[in-house]
Amino acid sequence: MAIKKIGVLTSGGDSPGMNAAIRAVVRTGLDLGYQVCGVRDGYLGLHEGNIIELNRTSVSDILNRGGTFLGTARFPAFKIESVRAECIEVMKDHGIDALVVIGGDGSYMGAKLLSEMGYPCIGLPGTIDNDIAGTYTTIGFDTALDTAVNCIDRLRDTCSSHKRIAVVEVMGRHCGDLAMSAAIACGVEAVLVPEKPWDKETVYHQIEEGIAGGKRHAIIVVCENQTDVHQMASELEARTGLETRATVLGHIQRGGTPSAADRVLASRMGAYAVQLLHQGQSGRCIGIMRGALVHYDIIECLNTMKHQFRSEMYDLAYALR
Ligand SMILES: Nc1ncnc2c1ncn2[C@@H]1O[C@H](COP(=O)(O)OP(=O)(O)OP(=O)(O)O)[C@@H](O)[C@H]1O
Ligand SMILES: O=P(O)(O)OC[C@H]1O[C@](O)(CO)[C@@H](O)[C@@H]1O
Ligand SMILES: [Mg+2]
Repeated sequence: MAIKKIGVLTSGGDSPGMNAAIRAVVRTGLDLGYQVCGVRDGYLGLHEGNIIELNRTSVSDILNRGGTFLGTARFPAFKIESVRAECIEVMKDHGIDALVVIGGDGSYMGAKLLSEMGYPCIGLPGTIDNDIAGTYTTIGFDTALDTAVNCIDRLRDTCSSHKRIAVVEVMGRHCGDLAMSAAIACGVEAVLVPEKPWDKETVYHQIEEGIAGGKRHAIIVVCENQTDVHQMASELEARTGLETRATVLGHIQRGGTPSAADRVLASRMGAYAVQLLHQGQSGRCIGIMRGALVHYDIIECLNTMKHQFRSEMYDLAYALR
């Protein structure tokens, strides 16, 4: 079927660079002669028919902005086949022939299921978690990492001044990439991630060793969902006799001006998505490997590929501490 109109939406947690990706989809689409429309608030807005026409100026002045100007949402009902079928009807009613989905692993699952139902989709990896198969990095990861590093550097200043310990929780859901990269960039004493079993006794002992070796502070980076960082701080304080503070970086990591790297990545991926559709491809998901854009069958990718744990990053964080 010849495509005339392309839809684009952002779904799941927002990530810095999503706007740059939308802009690239819109401008490349228009340049290639397509109409482009934006779906507000992810799959929820799709179900509600919350859809707007986009032109070149609709995406002016958003390249440098965090968040997503289309809005995003978590819409669990999209897991229900009849709800997805209703969404396909909405797209047909609006004359949308193909959909570009910018989001994380959950949003990819939604796009995969739409593809299995015969609806043409392209997935772009937009998440700070970096937990998507088939890409070395995701749109927003670099910015979130910079934000986390900036925050941990500040904690280091105050910890070192007071001779304190900091326990810092970073995001990542079930993926330790953000925690491991932040740990390397900040030279922290320990990093706890879901992919690698750890026990408190060993961690506490490592911290004690560092202090005994003359360190004026210690920082532990903990990926979320690993432990209660406040409880960990009390236990460490009781054990070491050093004041210990817990900090949860939280949603600070999701917002903010996208880094140059994220803007470039998002622009490349957004343009590529439309070029693939133009070549007659659909049911694809886009990634970047060794600097080059790649694309996979979205069904095969989600069924057979897994985001790889980067054990060398984990080992490096510990080797350099
Ligand atoms: N198994 C699934 N089947 C169909 N749709 C899904 C599925 N999982 C998630 N989705 C849809 O994608 C939306 C976003 O998923 P999720 O909340 O997991 O975020 P994400 O896209 O992984 O992004 P992030 O993890 O960065 O927040 C869900 O609210 C739902 O609408
Ligand atoms: O914004 P919410 O719905 O609280 O979700 C938080 C989750 O979203 C993310 O920020 C992105 O997936 C995760 O790192 C985190 O676990
Ligand atoms: Mg996710």
